[in-house]
Amino acid sequence: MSATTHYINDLKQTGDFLTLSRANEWYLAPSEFTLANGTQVNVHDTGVIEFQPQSVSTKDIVLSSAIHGNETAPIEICDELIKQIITGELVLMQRVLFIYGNPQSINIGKRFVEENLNRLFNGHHTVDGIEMNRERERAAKLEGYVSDFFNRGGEDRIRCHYDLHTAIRGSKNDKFAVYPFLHGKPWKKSQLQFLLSCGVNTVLMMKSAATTFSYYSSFVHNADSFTVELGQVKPFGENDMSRFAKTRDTLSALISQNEVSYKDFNANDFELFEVHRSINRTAHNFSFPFSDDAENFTGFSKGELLATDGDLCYYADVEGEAIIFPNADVALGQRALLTVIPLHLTDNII
Ligand SMILES: O=C(O)CCC(=O)N[C@@H](CCC(=O)O)C(=O)O
Ligand SMILES: [Zn+2]
Repeated sequence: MSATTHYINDLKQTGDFLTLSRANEWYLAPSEFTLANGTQVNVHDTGVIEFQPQSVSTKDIVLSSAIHGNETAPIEICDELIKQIITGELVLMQRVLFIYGNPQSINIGKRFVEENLNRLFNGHHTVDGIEMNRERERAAKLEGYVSDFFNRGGEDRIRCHYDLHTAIRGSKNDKFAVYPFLHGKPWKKSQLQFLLSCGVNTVLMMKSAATTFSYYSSFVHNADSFTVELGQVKPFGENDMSRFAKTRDTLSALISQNEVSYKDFNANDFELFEVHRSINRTAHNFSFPFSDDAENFTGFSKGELLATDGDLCYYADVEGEAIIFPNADVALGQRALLTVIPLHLTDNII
């Protein structure tokens, strides 16, 4: 029996694509098989598995996790869904591509191995004069798998990508999503309704291009795409999965139903923010005046110190300017802090 056949038999029985991916950190030979219910399964690489139902479908859905390896709750959600699909417990009605972004970083329990994968998309993996590393190679491959998945689906289908993360810090709004910059295109109520069903009522509207996975699939493939932050980072075994039941059930319905009904749109159900500014670390001595347990969405009074970057001090310039993703340890040149202010919905939403 060849090694490849051996992994297929195991995978068919257990559905445990997570363990298989973790055992093959950077490469897994492609393979394919068909489930008893007619769903076609294609393993493209380690961490990358596609399911195509036998019935006619309308949506092409990408669900990614482990773009940061220590963000375990989303990995556990996807692990459960993949197992249910392979063992036939969950019957798909839509095409789905699951991605575990960085299996080696799952194994070492770290955000990344050499370089933050979520700063390498949209072509930033390959830059003249910058040496390739495994994360850069992986980002290029992941773009390729997503392109191939959407292109094979065709233009006239609903495309979406939910890139599932957890935040390093606690957050006043425990679950929130980042809506990538749409270059003037309108935001979609239907997507906010979907997020609300996932238990996510807080959304940050970005106002510039990014190097993130969600921006890539939004910009390049016109997918409805989000980075979704599901609470605070915890090691495997320490997640209270009951906190993610709404997310898991909504994702399960999305992939296993023709159409899902959500609660009618009501702007009052949401807390919407726009990015006020992004502060990059440019100096070695970069610091925040607040403690490591200051939560995302903590607001500051106008004039209060937000960050010190070498000789440069940043002060809140509007009342209530709130902090998101503060991280003084990022590489030089990278985003160390986002600040947000409340967004009042105008007519740029359909
Ligand atoms: O909590 C943190 O500091 C980071 C959590 C995280 O990984 N967030 C994503 C957000 C991506 C986006 O802006 O769409 C990231 O920083 O990559
Ligand atoms: Zn993350």
